[in-house]
Amino acid sequence: MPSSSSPIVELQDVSKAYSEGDATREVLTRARLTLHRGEFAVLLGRSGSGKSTLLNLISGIDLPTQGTVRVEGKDLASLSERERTLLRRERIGFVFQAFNLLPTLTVEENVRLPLELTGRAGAEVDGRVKALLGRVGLTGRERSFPDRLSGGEQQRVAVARALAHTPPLLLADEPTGNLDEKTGLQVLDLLEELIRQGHAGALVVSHDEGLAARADRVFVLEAGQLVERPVRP
Ligand SMILES: Nc1ncnc2c1ncn2[C@@H]1O[C@H](COP(=O)(O)OP(=O)(O)OP(=O)(O)O)[C@@H](O)[C@H]1O
Repeated sequence: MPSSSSPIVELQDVSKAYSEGDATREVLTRARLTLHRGEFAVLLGRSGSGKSTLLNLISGIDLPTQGTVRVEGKDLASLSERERTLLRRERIGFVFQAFNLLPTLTVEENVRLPLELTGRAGAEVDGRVKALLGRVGLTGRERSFPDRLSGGEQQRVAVARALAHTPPLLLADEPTGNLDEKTGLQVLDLLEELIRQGHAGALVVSHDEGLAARADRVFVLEAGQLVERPVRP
């Protein structure tokens, strides 16, 4: 068993190549990264530099061509697809650029979903959902459907949903990419505060130097090469 101080994410010399016809193209080269619970990390990189590829490898949606990805000490390549799905559901929270709320579920049902998927029910769940919606400023909107909400409100629901089951790892892919600057900042404040309160490890993909300035660690991807740089360059 990994000890509680073992990294939440560990990448050892991780490479990923995609095949294109007869050729293969490497889009991530010998990436190394170690992230602990309680660390708030930002991943910067231009379009096409491999950020989504890296997130897909950390969440076990995809497997590396070479190297090892461990989440809570588990080598993802040693797990079955079903086990990887369960790990994603139970141990990771996701926030996406496009919010990705389920349109046929209400705000309250969207936030409740990860708790139900991990087998939780009853008064404790009701209380948790209520508290989270209060925390993200959406009390009174419980029964609204996502298409009735503004972008910022939808992303606040998505933040509540991502953290509802108190995952030890939070992955966010340009969470403010579809929001105006002011709304984006509000969402980031909230995201950071909830991450820090819940002591999750977080890796947030962003183009925003302002966000990098408040992170604990900053990683940069450039043409498939991952490097850590000082928080303030
Ligand atoms: N399934 C795939 N098959 C082939 N090539 C792929 C695949 N997925 C990604 N790529 C290529 O890998 C490279 C990195 O893509 P990736 O989506 O990881 O970049 P990104 O940094 O997330 O970009 P963006 O910021 O635009 O989302 C790109 O050149 C892309 O075309």
